[in-house]
Amino acid sequence: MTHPPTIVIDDTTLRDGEQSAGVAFNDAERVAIARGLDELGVPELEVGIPSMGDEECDSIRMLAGLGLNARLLVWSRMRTDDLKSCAHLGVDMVDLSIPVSDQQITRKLGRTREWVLECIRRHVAEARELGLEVGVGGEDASRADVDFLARVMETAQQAGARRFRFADTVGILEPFTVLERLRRLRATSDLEIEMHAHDDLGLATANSLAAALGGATHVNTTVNGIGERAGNAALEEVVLGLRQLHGIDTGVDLRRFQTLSHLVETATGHPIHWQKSLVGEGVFTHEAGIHVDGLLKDPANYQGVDPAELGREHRLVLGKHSGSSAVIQAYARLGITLGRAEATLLLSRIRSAASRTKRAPTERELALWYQELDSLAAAPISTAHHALT
Ligand SMILES: CC(=O)SCCNC(=O)CCNC(=O)[C@H](O)C(C)(C)COP(=O)(O)OP(=O)(O)OC[C@H]1O[C@@H](n2cnc3c(N)ncnc32)[C@H](O)[C@@H]1OP(=O)(O)O
Ligand SMILES: O=C(O)CCC(=O)C(=O)O
Repeated sequence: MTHPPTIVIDDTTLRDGEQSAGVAFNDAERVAIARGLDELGVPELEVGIPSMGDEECDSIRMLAGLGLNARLLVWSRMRTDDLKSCAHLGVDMVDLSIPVSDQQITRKLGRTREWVLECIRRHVAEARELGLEVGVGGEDASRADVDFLARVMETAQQAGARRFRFADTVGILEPFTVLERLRRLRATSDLEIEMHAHDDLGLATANSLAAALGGATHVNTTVNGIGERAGNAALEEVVLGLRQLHGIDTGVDLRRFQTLSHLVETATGHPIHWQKSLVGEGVFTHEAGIHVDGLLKDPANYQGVDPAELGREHRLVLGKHSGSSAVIQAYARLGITLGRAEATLLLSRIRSAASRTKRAPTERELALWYQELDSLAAAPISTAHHALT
């Protein structure tokens, strides 16, 4: 079976994302996040865990009532009572999860592989009877025996599931292994395969991209990469990575992503790191002289990712590592034309100030230093340099 170069994003910000320790979205935030994802064109959203109780079910019902374009999924354990709580919520699909590694089958559930297969037969059929489409969530699939995973998938398909979720629950895989495992599973089954990666080793996005190359049809993501422990694969990284590196389309448009990213950041209460890829405040900010000079000549000189893809822009700042081109450009923005010699004199002042204050100079400071330049320029260079610092 061949697959076109598309991947369906199943965003789990409202399920695994909310499992980030200390995070609890209120209804208004859940609605805003769901709408935000829908507006970007994310086709599937995993929106909660009905067995958590009435409040969670009400919130899921509320999201289902929004009339979003996205298909909605809920997460459930393989238990009849849990499954019943997933019915009549207005969602399309359930991710029916079961541990598949011997570690978790024996040491968490106290069961056997045969018990797991029997559970899949019984509960997938129950879910289908409730009118739900079913994905079987293979919890801890990354530590499971691959031949057993093939049996899990075969059993799931025979019972009426359409999807298998390959979960790297503890975040221990790397892309080469993911590629090899996914290729193997792809060769044995026609089921949709969804990659669910965690970022414990900083490899969630790389593993998700590898899964796409290995034959996954779906990828789980979260906004800003939030989620259990170190988080999940970041929506923005996966979407951009798939397109830019592999020419794989997801139909998700990130040009208005910043609004959603900020919304999720605020709702979690955990600030995004300044240098977090794609969404961090500082990731399109440049100080180093050679880089700024290169960017001013042609942005392609130092641009791996076009900030416009995310509705952002390059920002040039002055600091300890600036060069004279950056100084000339900064003063030009103030309407002041500098010669190279003046720029060099001012650069020395900018460097020492930035080292002392650990910040870029303000426009007011730049203007002041420029006014002082005349008197300094008259002095011998060594004296001028001393006076400026
Ligand atoms: C890897 C993941 O992210 S899985 C999703 C994890 N998410 C969450 O846990 C968040 C929401 N969780 C909850 O609200 C609660 O844990 C509930 C409602 C699901 C369950 O609560 P409780 O019934 O009080 O159980 P508790 O959380 O203490 O323990 C989990 C139980 O589920 C069992 N279990 C765990 N996974 C599964 C599964 N996939 N299928 C069936 N049973 C399971 C455990 O063995 C344990 O049962 P035991 O006490 O008989 O050994
Ligand atoms: O079984 C699943 O659906 C995956 C659950 C999950 O979030 C994980 O394993 O990290």
